[in-house]
Amino acid sequence: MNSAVRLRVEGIGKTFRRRNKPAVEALRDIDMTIAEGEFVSIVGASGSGKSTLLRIIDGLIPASEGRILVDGRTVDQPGPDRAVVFQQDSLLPWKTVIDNVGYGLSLAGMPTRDAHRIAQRFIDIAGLGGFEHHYPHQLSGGMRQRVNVARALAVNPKILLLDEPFAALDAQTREIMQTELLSIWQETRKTVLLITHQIDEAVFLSDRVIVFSARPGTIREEIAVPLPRPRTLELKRSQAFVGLVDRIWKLIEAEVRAGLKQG
Ligand SMILES: Nc1ncnc2c1ncn2[C@@H]1O[C@H](COP(=O)(O)OP(=O)(O)OP(=O)(O)O)[C@@H](O)[C@H]1O
Repeated sequence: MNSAVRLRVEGIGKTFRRRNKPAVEALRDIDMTIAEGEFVSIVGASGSGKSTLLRIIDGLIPASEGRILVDGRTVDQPGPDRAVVFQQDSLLPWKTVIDNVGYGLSLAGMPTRDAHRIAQRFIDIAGLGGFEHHYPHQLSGGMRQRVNVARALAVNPKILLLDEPFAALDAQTREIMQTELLSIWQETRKTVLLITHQIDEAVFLSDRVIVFSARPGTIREEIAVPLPRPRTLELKRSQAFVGLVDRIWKLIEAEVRAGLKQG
């Protein structure tokens, strides 16, 4: 792996302050470094600030403390170097797959023919060949999320931010999507930061899993995933895999249970 630092999260803290309501400290002292081409996941109990951190990295909300650096440069608003995919697809219903995937390029002023050529490449990588002229409502949930990933990649970001991208999918589709995401990653070698509730998803996909504590979110532990690549779903039955999942689960189990009690 290339060891150049792509993303640096430096001393990030976030407190939400609202009028007439108690302040909510969501994140405290988050420091992390992600290398170029690395696949890193964050897991943690509900409310531990995972989505907040992703939104700060994307520049959608400001941090209260600290800074975000991409390739050594501070970023504090959204930019083409970072693309994000959320749980709910954000496709334009009146545009076809190819127009959706090429949308960011067209917005940036690229002629349609060029935007379509690039879009086609990512449609193919995402396994959507043949569906270029379909509309979002004609696709399954899993396919729509693949269009979303293709669209995020088409603008050639340096970092792909994924916020629970498969959470709305059924368990079987989700597993297939994990293998497809791996092959897309294998092909594009993007730097990826994924947020997920599923520990097995994090271990299956990642080079490293960062475990957050309950609110305020802090980094409890970083766990390397030294499992060989390319990975297939059979890996999930290996002892090494199950051992890693178990170790991470033990780190957050008490907090997840406490959260359940609080409703
Ligand atoms: N705009 C906001 N105003 C006030 N509090 C907020 C705001 N956004 C998030 N929070 C609070 O910050 C904390 C962290 O929320 P966040 O959504 O980042 O957690 P999370 O780890 O992504 O949770 P989940 O796993 O359930 O998605 C929560 O207590 C949440 O209620």
